[in-house]
Amino acid sequence: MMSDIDEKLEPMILSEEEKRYYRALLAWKPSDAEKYTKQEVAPERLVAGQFRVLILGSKGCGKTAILTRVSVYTTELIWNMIPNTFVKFCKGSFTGEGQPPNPEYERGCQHRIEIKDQTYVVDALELAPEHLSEGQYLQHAVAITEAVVMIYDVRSRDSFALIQGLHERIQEALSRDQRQHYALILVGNKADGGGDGKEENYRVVSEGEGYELACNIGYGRTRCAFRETSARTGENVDSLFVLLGTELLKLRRLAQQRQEQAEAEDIAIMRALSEANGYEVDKSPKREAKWRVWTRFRRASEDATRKVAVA
Ligand SMILES: Nc1nc2c(ncn2[C@@H]2O[C@H](COP(=O)(O)OP(=O)(O)OP(=O)(O)O)[C@@H](O)[C@H]2O)c(=O)[nH]1
Repeated sequence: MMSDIDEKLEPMILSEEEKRYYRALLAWKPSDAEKYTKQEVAPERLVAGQFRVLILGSKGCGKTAILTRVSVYTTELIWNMIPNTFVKFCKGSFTGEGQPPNPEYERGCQHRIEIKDQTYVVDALELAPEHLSEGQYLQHAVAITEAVVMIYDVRSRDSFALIQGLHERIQEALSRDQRQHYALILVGNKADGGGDGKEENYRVVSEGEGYELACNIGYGRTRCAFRETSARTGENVDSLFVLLGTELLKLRRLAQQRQEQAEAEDIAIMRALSEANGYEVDKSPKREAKWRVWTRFRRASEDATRKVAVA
């Protein structure tokens, strides 16, 4: 049975002019469509790895100015990854020459670096100075990063003293987290002043004191590197992150070697136990690979339990 609507439907009859119009419409292409389809976009280089880095220091030591110097774009990843209370909000402006600190980079930034012809991404996360005194913020920040850049202002003794106390709390967080590797860099920023004769622009912390502190800060098998920088002139700012990345790659390699060694020891123990219990031990590479997977799984679950305990 035909419905009312079906009965009302009539074939659409188009006039010649309407047909020409619709045909033209369907065949239409933007005049520069060729340009869009043929345009060659330079392929982005593949990223070989990523480093997540914590940026710390007293108020006004130049954290944002340093990130502004190196940044290409802010990262939503960092913004979403942490609770809102963890990050600080936009403020302030740069009064010096060169590039002013961009408030967009106050929470952190993403930066690409080249190490041995490979591209790596550095996710830098800035922890607001007001959260430094609260242990849980620092502990969380350490737990989600694998390196820290500790910045002080060479013109402020207080900012230097803050780092002296801070590194102890970082080490405490690291030992609670049982971290195998964590890279440290101490940075004396604003190493560009004094030329204008203004007393407040002269350094009060010498380069030697910076080196000495860096030597004392080293954590376990990890050394603490040291650099003086100027976010105003850009001196040493870019190389800072390359240095950090190189150090992290070294630490990751060492961690992997240690893991392989520990796995080999686990397997040797399992074999010895099996033999002691009179089982025939299958020494084929296939069996060894299975054991390796098993030990990895066991270590990963231990790691997860530890992470939950830290959180
Ligand atoms: N001369 C000189 N001034 C700098 C340098 N880096 C930063 N400044 C100055 O220090 C001020 C603070 O810089 P910021 O980058 O905002 O410092 P911050 O550590 O992010 O400060 P908070 O966000 O308050 O913790 C800026 O207004 C600059 O004038 C530097 O390398 N040389």
